[in-house]
Amino acid sequence: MKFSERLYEKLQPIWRKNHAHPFVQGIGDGTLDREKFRFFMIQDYLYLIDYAKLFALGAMKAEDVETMGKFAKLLDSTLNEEMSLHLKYAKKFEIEELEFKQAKPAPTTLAYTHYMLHVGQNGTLADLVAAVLPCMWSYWEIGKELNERPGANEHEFYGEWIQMYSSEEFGELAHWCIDLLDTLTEGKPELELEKLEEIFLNTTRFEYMFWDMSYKQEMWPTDE
Ligand SMILES: Cc1ncc(CN)c(N)n1
Repeated sequence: MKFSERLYEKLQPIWRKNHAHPFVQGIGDGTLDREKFRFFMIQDYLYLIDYAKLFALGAMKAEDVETMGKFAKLLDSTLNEEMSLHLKYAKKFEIEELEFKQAKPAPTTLAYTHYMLHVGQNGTLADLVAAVLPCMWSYWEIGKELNERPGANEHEFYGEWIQMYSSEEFGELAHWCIDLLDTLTEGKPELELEKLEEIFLNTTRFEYMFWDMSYKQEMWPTDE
């Protein structure tokens, strides 16, 4: 069994929880409160800045030119395609560029990005891929599921979000990452696989926490 199949099977319960979260369901049926989505977009913009840095680290840790190039492509598509969606939503919300620039990460955003950067900087290439994969894979699964709902991808507000994350291009990048993790883990000892499973589980948990934080618009408990 490929390592990605093992992960997919083992982590189904938590993946189902992510899909069932009211934030995700609200995007799918178009009922999500727009203020919650606004909060999410700003936090996600901050998240993506650090997330893109992981691809730069991936290029550094890669052992061949082809893999380096693919990480460079991921870096480019995060900064110039995925984040352009956030800028489009910024216009819809009349969010000034300055508001994005001055925004501060919420505790969950900070914990999530710092965890990934810690793993990416200190671990192996397989550790880094295990950390970033749930982000790509789970968004693609969610995008595809929501895209199947009649009319969801044409929703005047949330349709564009669904179109982006269910797109072929996004799916191809997620698939490349899945294949890379399978190649990197081929023949690895069980102890190493368990460590990678733990990293994958942690960022999958952070994905749930990110939806939940956005739904609750959760910032620091004090204003100082
Ligand atoms: C929190 C989060 N996770 C994943 C993705 C998809 N790149 C995202 N935009 N934001």
